Amino acid sequence: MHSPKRSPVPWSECCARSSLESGERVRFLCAVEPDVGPEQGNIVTIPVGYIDSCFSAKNGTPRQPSVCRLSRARLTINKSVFNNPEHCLMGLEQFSHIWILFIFHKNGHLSCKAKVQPPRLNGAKTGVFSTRSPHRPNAIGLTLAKLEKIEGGTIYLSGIDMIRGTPVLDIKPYILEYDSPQNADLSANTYNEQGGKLESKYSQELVNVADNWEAPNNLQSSKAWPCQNQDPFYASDSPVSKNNQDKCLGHENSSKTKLGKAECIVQRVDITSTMNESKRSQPVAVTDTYLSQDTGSTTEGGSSMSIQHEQCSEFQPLQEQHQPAGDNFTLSSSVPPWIKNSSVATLQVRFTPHSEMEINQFKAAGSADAAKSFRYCRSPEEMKHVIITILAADPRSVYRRKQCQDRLFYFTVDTAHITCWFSEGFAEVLQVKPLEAS
Ligand SMILES: C[S@@+](CC[C@H](N)C(=O)[O-])C[C@H]1O[C@@H](n2cnc3c(N)ncnc32)[C@H](O)[C@@H]1O
Repeated sequence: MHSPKRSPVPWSECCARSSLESGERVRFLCAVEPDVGPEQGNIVTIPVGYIDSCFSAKNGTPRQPSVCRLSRARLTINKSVFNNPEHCLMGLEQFSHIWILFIFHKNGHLSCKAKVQPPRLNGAKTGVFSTRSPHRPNAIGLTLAKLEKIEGGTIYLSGIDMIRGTPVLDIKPYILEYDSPQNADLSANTYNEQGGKLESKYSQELVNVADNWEAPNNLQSSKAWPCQNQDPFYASDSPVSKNNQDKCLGHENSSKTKLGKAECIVQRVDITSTMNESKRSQPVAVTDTYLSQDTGSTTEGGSSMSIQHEQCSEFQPLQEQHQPAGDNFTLSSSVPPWIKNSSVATLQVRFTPHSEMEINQFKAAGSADAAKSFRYCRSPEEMKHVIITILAADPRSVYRRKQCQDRLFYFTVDTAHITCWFSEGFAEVLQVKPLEAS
């Protein structure tokens, strides 16, 4: 006999009965509603550890890691999650920065509003998802921290904005190549059916399409993905940006000599663009002049935010400390070599004449034949580009790559079902059928 399905417990009720302390909220929800699983967005979380930070209260804690590079913390992996915590940290020391996902356990209440007032908007409201407000439907925070060193099961961090006791849900390496929109697929690894690189004109057209589709309003006019100084993400989340701010703070350091030319340019634009017009011609070596003026601005959740130019009297160069991955006072992030030079080769991608013809039969969205219409792609060329980039990166699992090389490989893109096969150094698309017909 079926027991009647219980109705989900509203957040407000959970709120009244549960605590955000120690990350218990989600666990509590699952305990109350055991039938409600990940498909409904409910998971059991067990904090992998707790932050021991130089900040004990919300007041005065930096609003973003980029505000104060010298804010330090320790994160010790919970032994109840892994018997040997040091095992789960293996390899992490090769990254200079890590993402930390955590619970805003001291929000005090779970109510969240659709519009919030970020401090930098000075009273004006904006949608919660355009901000980094702690008050959001699921009180999850995301911080990009500098990894100073790892000792046993403890990670030493700097550049953090979390208070002591913050439950940490997850840790992920920061990988510029994956985590920055400027490294979108449009720049590399794309081959035409003859195995050559896509022509630049073709790529450029696709870049323009991508711009229209994805770029924020203020970037619509740009021809390619925004360079770093224009990138709204860059301002608060990028280690380079963080360092720019250190420069604003007058924290000159040895990294200057490590700067590549492009980074130098970015840095100059980045800083000077935040200054008054009269200051735009200032040279790259931005130091205390700007420090005292507190005129720099960056974005926090889409709103304009002045950098808090606190005079960090406790400033101690971090060179003396462990510098992961040979990073000598970070201006850019570093990753282990296998990220950039994977032993998995980039594949050339070919289409049989038949599959190419099949792609060309797809129509623009909204055409009469729904089964043969795209829903997301805007043209057969765009569909082709998506397929090329997916296959060029070799989407097969290690098992399939090694044990079942000669098996056909199937996947779907938009309304198309794609069949292909792989051989040494290439993938060939054999068939592209409308999903319903496959
Ligand atoms: C604006 S949030 C941004 C956090 C994260 N970088 C993000 O974007 O999700 C940072 C502020 O959250 C507050 N905060 C930090 N840790 C917290 C915690 N465990 N519970 C509640 N509030 C916290 C502090 O006042 C800090 O200034």
